[in-house]
Amino acid sequence: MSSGLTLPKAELHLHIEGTLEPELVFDLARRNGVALPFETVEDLRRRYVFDDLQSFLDLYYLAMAVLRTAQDFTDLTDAYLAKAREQGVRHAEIFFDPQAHTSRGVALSEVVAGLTAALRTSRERFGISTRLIACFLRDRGPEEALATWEALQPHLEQIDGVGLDSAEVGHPPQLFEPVFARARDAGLHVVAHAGEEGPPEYVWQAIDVLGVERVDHGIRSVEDRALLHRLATDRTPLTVCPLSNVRLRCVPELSRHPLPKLLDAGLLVTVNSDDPSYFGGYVGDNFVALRDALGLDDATLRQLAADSFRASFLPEGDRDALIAEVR
Ligand SMILES: Nc1ncnc2[nH]cnc12
Ligand SMILES: [Zn+2]
Repeated sequence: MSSGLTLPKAELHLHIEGTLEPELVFDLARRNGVALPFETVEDLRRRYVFDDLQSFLDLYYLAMAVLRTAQDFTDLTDAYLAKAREQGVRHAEIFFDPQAHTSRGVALSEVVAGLTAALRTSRERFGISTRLIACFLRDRGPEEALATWEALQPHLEQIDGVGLDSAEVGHPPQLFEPVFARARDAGLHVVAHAGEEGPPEYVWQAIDVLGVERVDHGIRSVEDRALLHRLATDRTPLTVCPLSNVRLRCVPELSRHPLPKLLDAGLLVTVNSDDPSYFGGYVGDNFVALRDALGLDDATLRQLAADSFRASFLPEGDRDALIAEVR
């Protein structure tokens, strides 16, 4: 049997901008003539200590200033895919943040062209099938989300779904009902971050108002029995990111992570890396860390891996073929 590190798996919660390793930050800064407020790679890495989601987002948005051309986005994505292959990833549903780039003057066409150039040949080169999900930055408000939806129209052939991310508390999902309705009507998949730092009420809104097919994070659902029952009954997957939750202090330590409670409540749980460059591990590393901290047995690790395919947007036949490889 494979170890947790290399078990075949899907990664369903991965921000491509969060795979930007410090070495690549410096390479791209040099290539693009971007001045950085950090002296060295080590200096940058030393800043990877966070108090909460916002303290992480401040650094995340700052570092991505080096991403300027389509080639930068291609190089970033290729580096992730190479790493993901080593971690057993066979399918990846990848988030990107259009507004984080257009707000800096980088054209959306440049971003999408760069990402899709890497994704187009991912299967041949890395054995990884992919989907691309454009996320709205909730702290920039529902009006800007609608404008971003309009800007995405020429690129919808390349985009499989929309999501909702960035600073959660104070920016409830229900504000984004109009833009999610448009995305659903256009036949796109819909997901949203909810219940990472925000209350269970935000998870209710994500499922009832936005109609999401998966909840990203969703860990605070453990605080609400009726919500757990609903998520279990509907088999609505949660894309849980254990190392992220510890680094952003949503959970005090891995041994106290709510994942076992979510499994006991019958939820479809998946394990993911979120922003692996910043949180100390890629997706396979998250499996290994969970095994070590929570004593998860091999059968549970295999269930988590198989459920990552069940929760994916792959067609049923492809899903079943990949699930058969989890052993
Ligand atoms: N963990 C996270 N929560 C919300 N927005 C994000 N953007 C990148 N990572 C995120
Ligand atoms: Zn995330």
